[in-house]
Amino acid sequence: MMLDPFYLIIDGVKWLPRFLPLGLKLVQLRIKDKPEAELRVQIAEAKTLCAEAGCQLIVNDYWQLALELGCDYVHLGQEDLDDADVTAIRDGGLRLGVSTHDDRELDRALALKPDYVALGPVYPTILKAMKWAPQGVEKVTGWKEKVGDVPLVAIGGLTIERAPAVFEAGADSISVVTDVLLAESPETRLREWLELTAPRRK
Ligand SMILES: Cc1ncc(COP(=O)(O)OP(=O)(O)O)c(N)n1
Ligand SMILES: Cc1nc(C(=O)O)sc1CCOP(=O)(O)O
Ligand SMILES: [Mg+2]
Repeated sequence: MMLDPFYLIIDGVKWLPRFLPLGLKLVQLRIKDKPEAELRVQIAEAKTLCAEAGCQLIVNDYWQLALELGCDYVHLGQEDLDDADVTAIRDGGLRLGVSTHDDRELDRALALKPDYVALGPVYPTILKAMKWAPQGVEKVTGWKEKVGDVPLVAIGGLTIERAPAVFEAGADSISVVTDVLLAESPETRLREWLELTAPRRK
């Protein structure tokens, strides 16, 4: 199944009333360090808002809550996979995106028949400390050759200015946090992303 070419990651449901009316079609809710009760409220609200707007919601990390709340897509990193019950995730009808950073992680991800594979960090990121050096755009091309028909998401330090080369290199979708959330006007930046990616949106 096609992924939207623009994949925004947000750190709270509070962004959705600002972004969904602009035409956002793919969003990950990535919340860290909040009590479970709050996570539950935010995921449930995001699910309702995204369904109303025709936007695909992907829940980061919290696959049990995603199952419990009837969501249909989760993103898990390699450490998340260590604790995850992938059979329960699949039996529950959840689609699954997986982070990868090297060949070993890619082999592990592909063995799970993921709905997409993410490669990062393509460029340096200020969002979080990472043990991985920036992968560079050439690696995106290598990854696309390896994943074949599995959609490839590029993440890490992506900006509008960098995006054309990353698509050209083989990314199917570009995932972004700070370029939008820390922009002087997040709405303006999001509009620019949606315009840039419009020709790739089917
Ligand atoms: C699209 C996408 N790619 C990679 C990640 C990173 O996932 P993970 O390695 O589990 O790290 P956290 O985001 O959970 O800190 C992602 N969330 N989304
Ligand atoms: C959450 C995350 N995961 C990455 C990975 O490489 O797995 S890079 C990243 C941060 C992306 O944020 P920004 O667009 O602000 O650089
Ligand atoms: Mg994670």
